[in-house]
Amino acid sequence: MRVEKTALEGVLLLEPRRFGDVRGFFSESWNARVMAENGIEIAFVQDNHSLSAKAGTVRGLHYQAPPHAQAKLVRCGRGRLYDVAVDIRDGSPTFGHWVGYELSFENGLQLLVPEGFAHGFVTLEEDTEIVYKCSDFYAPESDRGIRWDDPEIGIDWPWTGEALLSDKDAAAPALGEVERVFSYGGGA
Ligand SMILES: Cc1cn([C@H]2C[C@H](O)[C@@H](COP(=O)(O)OP(=O)(O)O[C@H]3O[C@@H](C)C(=O)[C@@H](O)[C@H]3O)O2)c(=O)[nH]c1=O
Repeated sequence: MRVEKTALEGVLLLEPRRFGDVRGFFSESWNARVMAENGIEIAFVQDNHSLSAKAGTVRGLHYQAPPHAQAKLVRCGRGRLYDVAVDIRDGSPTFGHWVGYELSFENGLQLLVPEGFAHGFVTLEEDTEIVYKCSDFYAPESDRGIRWDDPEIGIDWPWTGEALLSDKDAAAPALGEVERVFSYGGGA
């Protein structure tokens, strides 16, 4: 497993090794012992899987407020997507900054999004599947959203066509309008 730091402290890009043979490949997508050797100890409790039928489908930006904050380990099961994490920790030197990476079935890359970050993605191909592990259970009362195209954040989405969003995401507030529920250094 190759572990690469990103411009946002705590957000990591992971590249699991793929063992190819005549049948295809084998890969460990999560290994708690290997990750602990890399200083990452997260007790994941829920795995999620969603399919987006159309390219240009946007889901996000989402997070759960404490006490149900979630770290997420995200990968693409089929197709191609652009995955984004935004630092929303009050007092963070990188508050409002974002990083984005293309995750695809082909490249096998994974993004680790810690607590204190909003997460979202746009699909770049039809029938794209995302698969991710979460460190806390779904808690609808703690579910929060931020506008995917908030100009204050200024994410450079690699999608110029029309975006397909849920009604909830289309009505999401800007970063400047949401309560700051995470604080930098103070934990979640
Ligand atoms: C997220 C979630 C949703 N649901 C239900 C609620 C709702 O009826 C239906 C669809 O929910 P949503 O519209 O919130 O699904 P979606 O927009 O795919 O939400 C996801 O987006 C990405 C970007 C994330 O980071 C995830 O944490 C999650 O927020 O699924 C669960 O039962 N468990 C869950 O963990």
